[in-house]
Amino acid sequence: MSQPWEPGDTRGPLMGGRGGRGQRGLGPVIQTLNVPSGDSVPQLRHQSPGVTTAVPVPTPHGATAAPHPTATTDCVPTAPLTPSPVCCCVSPQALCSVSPQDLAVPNTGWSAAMCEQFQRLLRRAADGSWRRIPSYRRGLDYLPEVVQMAVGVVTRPGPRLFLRSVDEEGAGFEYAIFLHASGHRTQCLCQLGPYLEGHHGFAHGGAIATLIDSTVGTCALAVAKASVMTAKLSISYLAPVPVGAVVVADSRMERHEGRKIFLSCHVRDTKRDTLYAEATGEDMWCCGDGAGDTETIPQNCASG
Ligand SMILES: CCCCCCCCCC(=O)SCCNC(=O)CCNC(=O)[C@H](O)C(C)(C)COP(=O)(O)OP(=O)(O)OC[C@H]1O[C@@H](n2cnc3c(N)ncnc32)[C@H](O)[C@@H]1OP(=O)(O)O
Repeated sequence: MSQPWEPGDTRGPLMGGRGGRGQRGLGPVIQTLNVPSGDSVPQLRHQSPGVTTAVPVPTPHGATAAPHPTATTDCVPTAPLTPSPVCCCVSPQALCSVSPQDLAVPNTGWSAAMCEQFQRLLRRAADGSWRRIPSYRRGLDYLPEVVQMAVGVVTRPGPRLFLRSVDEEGAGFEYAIFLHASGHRTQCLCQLGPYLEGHHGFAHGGAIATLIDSTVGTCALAVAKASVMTAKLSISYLAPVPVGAVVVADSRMERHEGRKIFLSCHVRDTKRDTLYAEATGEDMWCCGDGAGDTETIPQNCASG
């Protein structure tokens, strides 16, 4: 059952704030605990009957967890700004912190099951065999901060990643993707919220396809280390996914030929009792010839 935030909670941009989301989520509350000064990793404590789980919260780009502006209205320069020599369109706001928020961390909309599984995957990642991939609201947010500054990108509303298009915590896709050290496998832990409903009580097939495409696409990106596009996606829907369910989409590269990367994906419940969907996909390097070797990246794809 949801409980209110305690006064004094350091509900910073990592929690609930989400650049203006600010709404109460649909699931149990994650409470930010005060941490000693100098400790850059806050702990979140999930509160639900019988479950108390400390959740370490990674921060984007290895930054500290100190609160930072989440919207241009919060962005007040502290020193006179000089125009950038590289771009005349840089605004003062653009020179402020534009650190995007990493959204692949617990929020108030995550269910107890989601938090529990997230903890499990973090523990598994502790030996370096997997790593959690940060996730931001917009494609542009994936650019390093200094690049954003140089091109004058500000933290204003703009195109959003489809999976991050719902602001209300717990209502849409809540997810975190983990990448295997091999670079050839991804797992996406995902809670499918009520705005993703198709038939009453069940997730829309398009939502499942989005989850699969994103998991497969991320795997292909990791393989290609360059820009890729989904060329083909074939999905067998084997069982309906209840709204609110926590699932794991598990994708791996099967092989690659020239510009094509062939991948598979399976979506299961967290206990692996139910196989909800299985899929195969073909992603393609957007440029170059793929060279038939994942270690050989076409030069003109290097910045993808
Ligand atoms: C949460 C974070 C998420 C991050 C990951 C996000 C993942 C999201 C992924 C997406 O959703 S991408 C968006 C959906 N996909 C698209 O919009 C792709 C649209 N299609 C294209 O842009 C082009 O068709 C494509 C780049 C795939 C290929 O165009 P090209 O002009 O580069 O290919 P071309 O026509 O020269 O054909 C080259 C070879 O590929 C083959 N080919 C082309 N399109 C194909 C296709 N669609 N399926 C299978 N094979 C294809 C084609 O037959 C040929 O084979 P051969 O060499 O054997 O002759």
